[in-house]
Amino acid sequence: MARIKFDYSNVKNFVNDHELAQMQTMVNAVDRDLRAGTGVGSDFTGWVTLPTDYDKDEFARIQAAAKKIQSDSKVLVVIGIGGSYLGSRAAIDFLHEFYNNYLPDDQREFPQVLFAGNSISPAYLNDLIKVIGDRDFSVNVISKSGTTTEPAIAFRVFKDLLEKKYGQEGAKSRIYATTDAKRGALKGEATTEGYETFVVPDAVGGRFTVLTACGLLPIAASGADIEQLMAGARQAQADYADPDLATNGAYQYAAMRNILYRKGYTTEILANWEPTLQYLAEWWKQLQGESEGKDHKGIYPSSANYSTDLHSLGQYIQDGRRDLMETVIKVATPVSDYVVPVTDEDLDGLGYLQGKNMSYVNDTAMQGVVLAHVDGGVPNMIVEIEKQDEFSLGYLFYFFEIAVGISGYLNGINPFDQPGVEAYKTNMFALLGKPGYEDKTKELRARL
Ligand SMILES: O=P(O)(O)OC[C@H]1O[C@](O)(CO)[C@@H](O)[C@@H]1O
Repeated sequence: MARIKFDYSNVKNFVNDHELAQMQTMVNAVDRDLRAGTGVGSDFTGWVTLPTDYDKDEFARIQAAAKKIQSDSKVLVVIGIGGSYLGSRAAIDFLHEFYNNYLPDDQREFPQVLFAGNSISPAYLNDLIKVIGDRDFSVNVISKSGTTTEPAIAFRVFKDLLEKKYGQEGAKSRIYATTDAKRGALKGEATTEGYETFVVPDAVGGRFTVLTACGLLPIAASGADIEQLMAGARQAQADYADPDLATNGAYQYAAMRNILYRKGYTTEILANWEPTLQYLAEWWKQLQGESEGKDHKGIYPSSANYSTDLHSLGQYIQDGRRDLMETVIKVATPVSDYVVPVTDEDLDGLGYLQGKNMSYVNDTAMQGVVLAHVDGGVPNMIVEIEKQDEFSLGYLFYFFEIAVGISGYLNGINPFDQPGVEAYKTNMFALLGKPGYEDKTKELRARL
């Protein structure tokens, strides 16, 4: 039985009963394409069977490396951008307490995991170096292509800092490189320098790499159980193998999004009710946006953190343009709870809540918001997971991955490439004077 409850009862005002069933033929066709490798972009569908077909020897090396980092470092700096950091960042936030990174070293069992190379901001880099201070640290540099500018700059900086602190040999034993098996500057550098190296499989595109070494090493170093993460994903792989829309929740989600998209609901909000899920939405936004935004079509993925954003975006969602659909991630069992304090006098008018669990208030608010948004014209779907543990997260990652594969194919695009991201890179390289871009440099400078 599926470990996620997918509840689409709140789309019934927007989608007729027969519409989902009528998607079955199309869903069967795209499911076949995805699994048989006969669809577009099939060279990048290795993630479909990754939870069962991963490299077990490398997995053991990841666990050993995580243990070493835990034993010799107070901080792990994870250098990467996009799919090379969002999955591990999402997982580490999801699996640890919200203020995990604020705990002082003497109260921590595992290293702080901090991220670099996900922007070009010098201020951010300076702040990060300052917060590491004179503490022991290691670096995991992650880039599938091995040529991305942001992580390459950050790696130069941290490699230099490591070498100054530990000497060249000492630095080498603190650098872990996760990259392509054969190609790219990072692969070349790792081989020359003799870093411990982990592989991003060819058949897994950046945004699908959370269950490869890209995600697994930082997640394991943070103290989380990556065996359970993979076990959850494996369970989902088995549970979502049958394309029957009567039972396959991930496929129901993909098909519903497609039905709603065709009716003009062109933006999807992924909403959560726990601050530790904020980065899960960031991971999801890349997964959806980079997979589906092609050929001038696709659902625009956005996110909201409730109840916080009800006091900022709430007005728009309730009352703005009616092109929104909303998917709520609900956690059935809260990580912890708190009872609203009981007071003799009811000065703040909160007497009706006193003695009640905050999880009850949060949950009830969620139900109220779902109904309000549905009444306001926003179709709503709920993805309910059991709890915030590794198994549930692995399951959830797979749920969204398989859904976006199906959803992208249903919309007639290649969900596994990202040609659009090259445009900004070309302009940036040209303006920065990278060799090979001379004509473009002239053309762009004339426009500035
Ligand atoms: O791991 P890499 O190759 O550095 O790429 C990072 C990210 O950049 C992109 O290639 C977009 O430029 C994403 O697809 C990817 O997740």
